[in-house]
Amino acid sequence: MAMTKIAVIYYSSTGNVAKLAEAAAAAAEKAGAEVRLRRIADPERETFVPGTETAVEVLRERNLTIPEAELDDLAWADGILIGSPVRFGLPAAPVSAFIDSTAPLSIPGGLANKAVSAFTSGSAPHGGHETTILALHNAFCHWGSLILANGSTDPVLFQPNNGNPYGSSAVSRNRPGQVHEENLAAVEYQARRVVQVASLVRNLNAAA
Ligand SMILES: Cc1cc2nc3c(=O)[nH]c(=O)nc-3n(C[C@H](O)[C@H](O)[C@H](O)COP(=O)(O)O)c2cc1C
Repeated sequence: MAMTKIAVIYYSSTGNVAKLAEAAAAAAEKAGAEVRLRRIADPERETFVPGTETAVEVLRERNLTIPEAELDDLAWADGILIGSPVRFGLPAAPVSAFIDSTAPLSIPGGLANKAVSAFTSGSAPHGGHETTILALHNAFCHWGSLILANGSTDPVLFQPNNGNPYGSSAVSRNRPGQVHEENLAAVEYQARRVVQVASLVRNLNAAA
């Protein structure tokens, strides 16, 4: 039987969302999926919190090994996880630009019935994690996708550093690439759930 295909698409400036994305991709692969880990390209004018300039540079170098996200990655996938940092309570502009670019695919219904889920990292616990994920969910509604929120569906989500029912999120305090292991466990669980639902949906879509 063909493998379930999962795209993990993310933008990260100082490595926190990148770390969550890598954990999600590894967990989906371990769950038996074929996985594409893809980064949304940096804009020409990078934005950063003062003091994180070195981290931005380091990640830019490391990014060169990760392919850039293309529309074909979304079309290819049965399930999609999208990760963005919190930026003023919203997804980062490159993520929004990537979402805008899906119009030729999503408006004719090319993303319908895919299992889609979102995760984030923000500097502060109440800095807009939920609003960022919900803003991403708005687009998923327009895509006609099947939105998978974490809810309180697994004990891992009750760990002290977890608990965001909309999707996994990490508090970075603007420290580059330091995600709590509980947050990694949450996003791994989230990815496994996307694989599970995407597998079911894939079979239903194939039978339709
Ligand atoms: C322009 C800008 C705006 C930001 N706005 C917020 C915010 O509203 N709330 C928050 O908690 N963190 C905010 N942050 C901090 C980032 O979300 C945080 O450092 C995150 O962990 C970065 O993820 P990354 O390492 O994957 O780039 C902002 C950062 C930048 C550069």
